[in-house]
Amino acid sequence: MRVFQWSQLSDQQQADVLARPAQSQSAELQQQVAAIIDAVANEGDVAVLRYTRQFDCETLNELRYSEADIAAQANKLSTDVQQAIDTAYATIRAFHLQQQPQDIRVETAPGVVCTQRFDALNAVGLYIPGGTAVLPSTALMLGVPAQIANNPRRVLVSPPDKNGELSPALMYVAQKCGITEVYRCGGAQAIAALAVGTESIAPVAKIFGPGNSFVTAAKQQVAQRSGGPAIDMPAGPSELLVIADDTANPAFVAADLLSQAEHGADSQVILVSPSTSLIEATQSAIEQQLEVLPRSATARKALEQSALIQTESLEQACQISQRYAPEHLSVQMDDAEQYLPQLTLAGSIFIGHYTPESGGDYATGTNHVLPTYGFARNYSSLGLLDFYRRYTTQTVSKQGLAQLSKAIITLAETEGLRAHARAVSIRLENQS
Ligand SMILES: NC(=O)c1ccc[n+]([C@@H]2O[C@H](COP(=O)([O-])OP(=O)(O)OC[C@H]3O[C@@H](n4cnc5c(N)ncnc54)[C@H](O)[C@@H]3O)[C@@H](O)[C@H]2O)c1
Ligand SMILES: N[C@H](CO)Cc1c[nH]c[nH+]1
Ligand SMILES: [Zn+2]
Repeated sequence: MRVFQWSQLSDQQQADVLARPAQSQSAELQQQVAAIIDAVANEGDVAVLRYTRQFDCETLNELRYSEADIAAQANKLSTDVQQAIDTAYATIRAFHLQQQPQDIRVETAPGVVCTQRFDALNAVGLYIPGGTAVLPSTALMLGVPAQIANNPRRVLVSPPDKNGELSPALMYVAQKCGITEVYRCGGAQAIAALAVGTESIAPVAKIFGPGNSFVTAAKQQVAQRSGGPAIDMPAGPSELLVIADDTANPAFVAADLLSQAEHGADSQVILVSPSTSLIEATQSAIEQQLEVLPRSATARKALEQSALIQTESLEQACQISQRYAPEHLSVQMDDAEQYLPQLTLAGSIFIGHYTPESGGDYATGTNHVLPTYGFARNYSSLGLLDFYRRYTTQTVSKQGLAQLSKAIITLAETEGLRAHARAVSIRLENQS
């Protein structure tokens, strides 16, 4: 992992150090995804099955995973893993339950009552990645808030294994979250099916979940179609930025950096610190820990595009973090809390020496579906509210309208919109 002295870098070099690994956004990939979406729109299930056979399971002939299949798989799960899922389910549920939206009612002027209301989306599509690793934890992150919001249709899609099965852990999570509509498909074809609908999969209002470049491109494309679904956020390859000082334990910092590096070759991890000794000790701890890491080859690739950055101060470290806007930010210092006002641009922040990032991946209770690629600057982390749509009402009495009429009519005339003004004046004329 390369070490950089931040203050000695030119503006361009600083930008290069903080650049994300290039994502496959190529015209070729976009066209490939567009062709898959068109095929699903034109041929329905036949196209979804054809692509699923090509990429995931050669022999699959039925997309739907029946409730009996779900139960049979869930029953195979060992008690240990069941208990781990139960623990994570409880913490995630506790945290998301407190995020319940509150309707509001405000009398904005005498006789004018406005309300803001929340309505659970009628159908949500939950994409659970399954290409390189099966991620039942992601199913908890999507399934728990959908269950609390009580979205009437909760549809889970995930690529099947070579035998056409979905994992016992994933199906146990589906059962716990009350998800009964499950389909065995992944990639762009699954996103297309959720968006445009097929014979067996009715379309949904919003698609959630992370995925590879095909999934991400498909989500972006279907959201742009007329009448297409909403999507949650750009959640791509994992990232972690650690800010640490001399009080940090280099073995802890190294373990955290490796935990996100092992996700994929396109992951990126960054340590920012004013401490030379911490950076050196972390570098050797990374090497030591890599020796026993089963996914060391993947992690090593991610480390090639990662960085150890030496700063002049902790304030400078905070500025770098704000500029990078990481998906995950870990602050490993005795007085971490003191720096939080300066650290706002991150998907989720892990505070103190005993808060590993992987805690949030599984079981602290926060949601691990987070904006990557710098989108933490303007996107929020996933939460319960994302499973609702918000709308407003207003009720105006005759007296209320009379009071507001001058303002409405004047503004309408200022905009040259006479019919708008007339809709008010006609009511007041009829009154007399
Ligand atoms: N940011 C987050 O919150 C978060 C959480 C979990 C996972 N992730 C990320 O999600 C991603 C998961 O990716 P994955 O690949 O393991 O699983 P995936 O389910 O996203 O993709 C697998 C699918 O990709 C399609 N595909 C593969 N090769 C193809 C090709 N050549 N042409 C067309 N389609 C093809 C197939 O349909 C296959 O089913 C990773 O990058 C991981 O880091 C992010
Ligand atoms: N760190 C990932 C989000 O970037 C989520 C995850 C799932 N399993 C383990 N980790
Ligand atoms: Zn992770």
